[in-house]
Amino acid sequence: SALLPIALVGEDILKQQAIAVQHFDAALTELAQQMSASMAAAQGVGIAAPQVHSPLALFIMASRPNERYPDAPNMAPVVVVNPHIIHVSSDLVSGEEGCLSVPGQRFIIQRHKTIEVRYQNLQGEWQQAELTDFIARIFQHEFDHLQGITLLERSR
Ligand SMILES: O=C(CSC(=O)[C@H](Cc1ccccc1)CC(F)(F)F)c1ccccc1
Ligand SMILES: [Zn+2]
Repeated sequence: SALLPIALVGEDILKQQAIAVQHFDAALTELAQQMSASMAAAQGVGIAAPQVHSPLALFIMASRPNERYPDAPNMAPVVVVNPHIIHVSSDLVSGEEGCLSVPGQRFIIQRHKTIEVRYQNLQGEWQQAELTDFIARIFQHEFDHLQGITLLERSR
């Protein structure tokens, strides 16, 4: 798939509330494939639709061990559509985050250690999961993007 240009912080698309996905069609699947290719090309572990100039409530999260999170699980990319965070742990954890829309910068961000989430897959089927540690961090980071929130707002 073609690589999509990544929006940089300051662009309006990154400040908007995303729009719920209603049509689980071939166009959605194509967008997800292009996002996945763009994330991989940028060596990211997540990417949200607004970052590729799409206003839809959709992101991709993956995970792999890296220098900051050496014990992170290897997780194949998961497509997350119309996500909700149902429950958050009171435990907060500080950790380093980057963002493809804020290139070359790292921020120390506090996130909930564990979260309960519901979302739809590319077929529109509802999934429910409990996420913890690095995966929960990525989910919260991408979920922020769908609310128009970037690391710059979180790291004040
Ligand atoms: O690959 C990155 C680059 S930043 C990245 O992958 C963002 C996802 C992310 C990385 C680290 C913590 C939380 C979210 C992707 C974004 F910007 F589209 F959301 C990375 C950064 C820190 C730790 C491990 C990996
Ligand atoms: Zn980001």
